[in-house]
Amino acid sequence: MLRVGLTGGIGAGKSTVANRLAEHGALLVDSDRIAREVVEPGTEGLARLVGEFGPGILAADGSLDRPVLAAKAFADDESRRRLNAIVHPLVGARTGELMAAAKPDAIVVHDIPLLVENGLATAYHLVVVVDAPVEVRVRRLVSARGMAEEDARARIRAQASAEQRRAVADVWLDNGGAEDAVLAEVDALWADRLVPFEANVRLRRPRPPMSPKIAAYDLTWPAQAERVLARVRAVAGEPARRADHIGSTAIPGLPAKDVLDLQLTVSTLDDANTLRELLSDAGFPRLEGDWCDDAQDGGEPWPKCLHVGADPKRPVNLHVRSVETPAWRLALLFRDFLRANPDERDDYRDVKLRLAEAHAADGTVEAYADEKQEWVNAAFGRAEKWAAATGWTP
Ligand SMILES: CC(C)(COP(=O)(O)OP(=O)(O)OC[C@H]1O[C@@H](n2cnc3c(N)ncnc32)[C@H](O)[C@@H]1O)[C@@H](O)C(=O)NCCC(=O)NCCS
Ligand SMILES: Nc1ncnc2c1ncn2[C@@H]1O[C@H](COP(=O)(O)OP(=O)(O)OP(=O)(O)O)[C@@H](O)[C@H]1O
Repeated sequence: MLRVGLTGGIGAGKSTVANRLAEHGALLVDSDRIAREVVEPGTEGLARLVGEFGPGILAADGSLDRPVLAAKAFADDESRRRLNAIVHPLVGARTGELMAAAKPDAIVVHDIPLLVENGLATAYHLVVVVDAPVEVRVRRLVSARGMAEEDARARIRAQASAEQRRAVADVWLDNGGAEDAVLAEVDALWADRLVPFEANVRLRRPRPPMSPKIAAYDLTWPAQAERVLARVRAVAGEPARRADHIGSTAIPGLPAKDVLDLQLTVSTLDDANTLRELLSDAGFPRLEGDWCDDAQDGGEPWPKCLHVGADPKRPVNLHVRSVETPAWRLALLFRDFLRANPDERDDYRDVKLRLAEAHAADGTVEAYADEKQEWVNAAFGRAEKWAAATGWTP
């Protein structure tokens, strides 16, 4: 099952996007709808709301008078907190039931307005944010929904900012223009990313191998890595000693293959094996026959378990290493050494570019990697000296 979190501010176009994904075959879980169901007449939810806010929130027929409660909830933060404290746990429990009932090959799209506000980004394989400028949203809510302008603005004030949503967005859909434009993006997202991503997770299949093509340094790599690391930390839980961005994409200014290398450090190889299924389910299938399996037979002196991101559009290598071996420390040392020594970084850059060009014709990654390793091995000697001189510790 692939879990997609779909969020955006009020009036940005979540429902428009969600409905299109449902037409393609996604299973929709709609938080606004669940939030209505859990306060229908006769529910524990409605009884608790009346206990908290008084019978004045009921309409003549005994149902919730939504405009009356909305006026309280969006007028002051404290009332909204009291409302959320009652409704959100009920919505969360029902959401869990619906998710658990989904078929193993489902692509579940969770339409959830308060994903960012409630800190839920790491619960999904992918977070999709729909956005439009505030003034556009206000105009749409007033004209298409008949909302009073001040009510629309009060709700926007009660929600996360575009910047806060950007920080968790794996996919950013700009819906400030024509509806057709965003729908075309949604169609491509479905076909090129969500469908293969779901199959990769279910079949424990990594994305296809990368070509050795070197890309210019991308200023967004650190933020992208941070998003994936947050997910890895949340999934790994207690066995995780630390999780870091390593490799070439972690060195500002260094051109690199567009693959994020991440390192999850655990206490023992047994911990790494415990995490095997959890990480695979979370979108990082473990490669079969890697060093981790060899290590079980004592065949590999510096074992690691290599998990590979299943997202076809965001290549990730997740190296799971135990503190029992030196490799985890060396990965961090090499990164920090290159970050602190621009001359070394530039030397490394030249080696990479030369080798990439030399191997562009044969298209193999192996020869490229072997030759690059020679430079890296020599650099480790210099890095250790630098560490001793500066007092560096991981
Ligand atoms: C206050 C209520 C009664 C107003 O009902 P109304 O029919 O006018 O709005 P509706 O529920 O359809 O929500 C419309 C939009 O308002 C925004 N919104 C709703 N509740 C909240 C909230 N607590 N905080 C911030 N924005 C909210 C969302 O963008 C949502 O998509 C209702 O929104 C409610 O019970 N809210 C609390 C539950 C909740 O947080 N729902 C949102 C997702 S779980
Ligand atoms: N690109 C667009 N151009 C014009 N109108 C649009 C566009 N996208 C959505 N709309 C309209 O704007 C309104 C808000 O869109 P939609 O209901 O999809 O937003 P939403 O984010 O789901 O809102 P809510 O947070 O209230 O659930 C709707 O009336 C919708 O038809």
